[in-house]
Amino acid sequence: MSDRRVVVLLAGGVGRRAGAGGPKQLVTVGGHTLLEHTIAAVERWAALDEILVVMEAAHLDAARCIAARHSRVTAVIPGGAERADSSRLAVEHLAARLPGRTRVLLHDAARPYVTPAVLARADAALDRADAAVTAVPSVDTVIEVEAAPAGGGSGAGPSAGEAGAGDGRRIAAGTVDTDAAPAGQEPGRRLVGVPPRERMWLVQTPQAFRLDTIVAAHRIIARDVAFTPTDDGSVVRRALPDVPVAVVLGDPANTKVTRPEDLRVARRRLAG
Ligand SMILES: Nc1ccn([C@@H]2O[C@H](COP(=O)(O)OP(=O)(O)OP(=O)(O)O)[C@@H](O)[C@H]2O)c(=O)n1
Ligand SMILES: C[C@](O)(CO)[C@H](O)COP(=O)(O)O
Repeated sequence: MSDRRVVVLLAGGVGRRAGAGGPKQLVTVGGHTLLEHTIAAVERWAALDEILVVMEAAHLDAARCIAARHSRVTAVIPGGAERADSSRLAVEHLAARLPGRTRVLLHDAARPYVTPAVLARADAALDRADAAVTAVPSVDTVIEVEAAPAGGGSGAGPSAGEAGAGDGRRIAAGTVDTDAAPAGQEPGRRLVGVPPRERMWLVQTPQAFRLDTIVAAHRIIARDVAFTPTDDGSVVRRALPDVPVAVVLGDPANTKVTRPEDLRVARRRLAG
C-alpha cells in the first residue's frame, strides 16, 4: 500500500502585516476566501489523500464552515502563538493516528498559487530524503543589513561577503518590515554583508517530511527557546543536523500573500 499523503494548511496567523482587520486567510478575493482558494489549489493535486487545516483559534468556526464544503479536509484544529507552534500542533495531531512513514506536506494557507506540479515535486523528494523544501534561486542580490547606529553613522561596515559586525543588533531575516514605518520615515539601516548570490535561494512552501522526522524535530526545538524558526525545513536542520534537507525547485509564481499590496495582486490573480 502506498504512503498516505497529507497536506497541512497553516492558517494560524493573525495577518497583522496584511492590514485586513483580521486573518488574511478569511479575506474574500474573487468570490472566495483566500483559505478556500488555497484548499482548492491543493485539491487539484491528484495524489492528495487529506488536508488538515490549522486555524487561528478565534476563527475556528469560520474555517470549519469552509472545510465542510471540502470533503478531503479531515479536521480543522487551533494553531499556536508562532508558526512553528502551529506546525508542531499539526504534526502531533497527525502522529496520534497515522504511521511514521506518512508523507506530510506543510503549506502556508497564504500561498494560494501553489500548483500540483510543485506539490508533486516536493512529495517526490521524499523518495530519496526524509525532509525537503521547495525554493527558487534568488534573481536579486541578497544583502544582510543591520540597524544603523544612532546619528545615521555611515561608517565603514564590513566589506561585501563578510559576515557583519555581529553586535546583536542585526535585523533578523523575516523581521525587516518596511510597512512598519510610514513612507519617508524609514529607520536607518546599513549593509553589512553580501552573500554570494549563486548560493542564495528563497524558500517557499510546500515543505515535505516523513511524519516521524518532522514530529521528532519539532519535539526537540520546542525545548529550544533561543530558536525562532520561520519555516519547517530549518526546524529539521537545527534539531536533526544529520538528516539532509533536500531542496527542490519551487515556483516563482507561488508567492505568499503577506502585505496589503499582495492582497491587491491576489484580487487580480484569483479573479473569477
Ligand atoms: N502562529 C501562526 C502564524 C502563522 N501561521 C501561518 O503561517 C503562514 C505564514 O504566516 P504569516 O504570513 O506570517 O501570516 P500572519 O501570521 O497572519 O502574518 P502577520 O505576521 O502579518 O501577522 C500563514 O499561512 C499563516 O496563517 C500559522 O499557522 N500560525
Ligand atoms: C515558510 C515561509 O513561507 C518560507 O518562505 C515563510 O518563512 C513564512 O513566513 P511568515 O512570516 O510566517 O509569513
